[in-house]
Amino acid sequence: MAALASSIILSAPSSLKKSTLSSLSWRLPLNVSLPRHQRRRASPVFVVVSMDAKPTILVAEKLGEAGIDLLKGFANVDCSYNLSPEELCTKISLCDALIVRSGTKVSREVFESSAGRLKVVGRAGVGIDNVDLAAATEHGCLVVNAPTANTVAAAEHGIALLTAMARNVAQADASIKAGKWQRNKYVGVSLVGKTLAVMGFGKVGTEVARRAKGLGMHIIAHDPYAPADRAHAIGVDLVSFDEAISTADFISLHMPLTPSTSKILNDENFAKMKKGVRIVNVARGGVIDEDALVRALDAGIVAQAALDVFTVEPPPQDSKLVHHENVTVTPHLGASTMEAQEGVAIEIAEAVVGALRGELAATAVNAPMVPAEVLVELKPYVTLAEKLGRLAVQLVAGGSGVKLVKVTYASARAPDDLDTRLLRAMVTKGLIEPISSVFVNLVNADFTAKQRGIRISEERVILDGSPEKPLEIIQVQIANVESKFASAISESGEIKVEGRVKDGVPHLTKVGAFEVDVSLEGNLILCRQVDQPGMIGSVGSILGEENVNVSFMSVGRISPRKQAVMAIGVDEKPSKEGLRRIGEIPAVEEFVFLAL
Ligand SMILES: NC(=O)C1=CN([C@@H]2O[C@H](COP(=O)(O)OP(=O)(O)OC[C@H]3O[C@@H](n4cnc5c(N)ncnc54)[C@H](O)[C@@H]3O)[C@@H](O)[C@H]2O)C=CC1
Ligand SMILES: O=C(O)C(=O)COP(=O)(O)O
Repeated sequence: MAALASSIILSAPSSLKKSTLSSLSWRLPLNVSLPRHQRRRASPVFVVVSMDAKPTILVAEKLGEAGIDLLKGFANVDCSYNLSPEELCTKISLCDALIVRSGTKVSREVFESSAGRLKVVGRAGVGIDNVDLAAATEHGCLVVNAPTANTVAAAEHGIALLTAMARNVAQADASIKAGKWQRNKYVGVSLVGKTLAVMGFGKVGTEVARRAKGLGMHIIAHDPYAPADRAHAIGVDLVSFDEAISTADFISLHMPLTPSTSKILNDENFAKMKKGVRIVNVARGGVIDEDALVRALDAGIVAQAALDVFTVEPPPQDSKLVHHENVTVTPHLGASTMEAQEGVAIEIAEAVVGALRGELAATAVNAPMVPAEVLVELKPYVTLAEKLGRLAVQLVAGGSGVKLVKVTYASARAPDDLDTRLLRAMVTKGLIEPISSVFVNLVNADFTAKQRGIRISEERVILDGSPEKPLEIIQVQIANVESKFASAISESGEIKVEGRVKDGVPHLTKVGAFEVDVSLEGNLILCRQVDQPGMIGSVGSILGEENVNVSFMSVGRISPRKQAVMAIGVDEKPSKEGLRRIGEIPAVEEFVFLAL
């Protein structure tokens, strides 16, 4: 019995007090930023890169010194600017992370060329339209951005373009330098009392609105996703797209470039605008159909445009738009202030280093952003979720494909108060990794499951009582499969494992219909036997002879002297011979060894 060092627990039944059953509703990943103090404290539960060797970070565009210094404290940093797409693809297979601004296309080829090594792409700025997010996700590569540090710079540039355009500053400057003095030609228009339509009332749009109010303008905004009360709070009315573009004297664009905003200002919409409207774009060139804008300028519908961004950057030398006399242009300078570049560099360096260290990024673009506080609370449940997934899939008999998985969360918390995306991803990781060579993480979990034809449904059981803990029980069921350990099949025919967290440690509490209680550390032996005296001793002494340390043991039985399931946590794997001897104990009906 020397090997039975740890406690032996005969578990009490743990019944789910089911008061309400609700199916889970997913909350979309919100692209909101957390305050800096929160962003830095994610827990290392999600290791992305092996820390055996120093990681390599490729910085492909100019980044502020403070950010480079931060990166150098942690990784080998390769600053290689102006790489051709081919050079980038060649270099990337030697890099764990890549940092870019808007000038580098991070295409599918880049992810494919990385052959799985690239684990983080950091976008030192807001817009991620130059990164193929679908390809990143499919390759399990986390994409993080720096969403806040250049907001004010972009807004200030928007205001600079607005005022410069209204008073012909750039044209007058060029004229005087060409030796002319054209006071009558460059009579401008006033801003005070004019209506400005802010298209996209996010971070930059809001700051532009605030500043334009200070110039005495009347501000309206269009943003299908912005809350009206946030707009009202600063005296801005949210209106429909058509109302915004048809009533505005000035239109300032601040939405992201997405399939639904691409060329949103086109011939049809220019025709709806007030004759003589003036347009500012510091968002993305692609939100305007540039040929249509030239036509609208020539027709006098658009009196002037001020553009910082272009569909193709740099725009072609002979671009009609750039050379149009009523157009003011800057070469994508919105984020280019000393202050913003310093801020963005630090913001992205922190995010990339954090992600490489395995922390969950608060500015993740293609994965759920889990605030540090939530993460600390969920951490043991994250481990539990992965281990239950691992256990469940190892109980499946060879040949039966895993297709239908149900994860049930029993919690006293309201459904809105528990974000389970992380748990679901970890169950998926646990399910897939033991049976494949695929690397599964929070980024690609859903994609990988879908690709393998595994449907994971979720159910919420709302428990009575006080919701101090985020969760009481996680249950994983696999339907329509045979099990190599028949006792793992529940009354309703699925493989079923259930666990809970006790004193911060994940425990297995149910296998099939049997209540057990074993901490999920090391490896596990599940053994069904006829409930009779001496069983624990027989198995324990074989393990003792094998020098296998037992960390935890529990027996769950249906009723005395009938069948029982013994769950034994072991630090080492017993030899084949040891396992054979356990199987040969006369009362043992079936047993299985599971690596956790
Ligand atoms: N020129 C430059 O150097 C810079 C450009 N930017 C660009 O400015 C834009 C805004 O940046 P942030 O305000 O930081 O982003 P944000 O995400 O805070 O705001 C974007 C807003 O656009 C809204 N939106 C989405 N689809 C829309 C649609 N169809 N119509 C109207 N609104 C829509 C969203 O609901 C969101 O409120 C981005 O395109 C970004 O890339 C940002 C910083 C510097
Ligand atoms: O942050 C953004 O979206 C920007 O457009 C800034 O681009 P940049 O980093 O200056 O190339």
